[in-house]
Amino acid sequence: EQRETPKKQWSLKDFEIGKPLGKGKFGRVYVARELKSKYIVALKLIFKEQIEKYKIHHQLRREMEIQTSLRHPNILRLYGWFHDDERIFLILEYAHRGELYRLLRKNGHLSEKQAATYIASLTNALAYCHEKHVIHRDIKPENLLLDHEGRLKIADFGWSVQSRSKRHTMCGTLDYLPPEMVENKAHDYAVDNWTLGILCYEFLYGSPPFEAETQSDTFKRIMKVDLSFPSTPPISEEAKNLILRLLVRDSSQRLSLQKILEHPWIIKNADPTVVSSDYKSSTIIA
Ligand SMILES: CC(=O)NC[C@@H]1CCN(c2c(Cl)cnc3[nH]c(-c4cn(C)nc4C)nc23)C1
Repeated sequence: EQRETPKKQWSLKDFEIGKPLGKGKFGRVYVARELKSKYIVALKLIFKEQIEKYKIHHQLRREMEIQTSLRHPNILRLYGWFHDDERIFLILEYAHRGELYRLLRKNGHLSEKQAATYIASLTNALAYCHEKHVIHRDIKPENLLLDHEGRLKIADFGWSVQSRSKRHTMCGTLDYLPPEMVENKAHDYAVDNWTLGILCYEFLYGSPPFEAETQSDTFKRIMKVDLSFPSTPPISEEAKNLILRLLVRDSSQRLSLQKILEHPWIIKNADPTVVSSDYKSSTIIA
């Protein structure tokens, strides 16, 4: 597509670096201000030696190409990038209210309105990704951020090497994987529909449905779809119905993204400005 403006060559001297925001396996994220525009961004540093060590050049390039091409209100923007001798710098959209995870931990669980609004936002973002043939955006609370208006932003770049290795190093992260993935079978777009069911449950109850002491117990619970709804907090039947329509072993039987947006629980509870936004209209024709 033709560019709005010629590609600017960024460098570290264009930014004033602020406090660290968090760290990943390959580097750290800082808040930064672009000096001319005073625009606040998140600057993600990735050490070249780590890229060499873990052989992720092609993976990183693909993720950056995908992330640069995705333009959606619920997907964190990658504005550009630059590098010096030892590091690659990603210039990312800054989400002012930080990680959704912290909100969930602080509140214990979310209201049905809040949960439905986040699920509708995620569904719109995933429908947009699937339209661009991008799947499995590794959506889990740690990868979900909130902007200054509390709007959800999917902040992961896949880095499937990172998230896969994070999965092994961080216990309990099998929680979000569907049966076909924990069995290492070919997976398709429907993995994201399963994950939406997991997240919906976690937003409403405060923890994922198949959580267990050990990874192998989680594995067994996922394979059996061993799902139960605690009596507290009290959750509406419509919410349970949506979760039951998503956490289905047979991926072809999971509720489609479009049907999620038309589900009574979403229609009744999600903030209308989110559900009605037809994600096609948010594809900026650049
Ligand atoms: C491994 C990895 O990349 N983890 C995710 C990064 C951590 C901070 N990142 C942010 C990214 Cl990439 C963008 N915006 C952010 N805003 C925050 C944040 C804001 N507050 C008040 N607190 C926090 C935290 N963090 C970010 C993403």
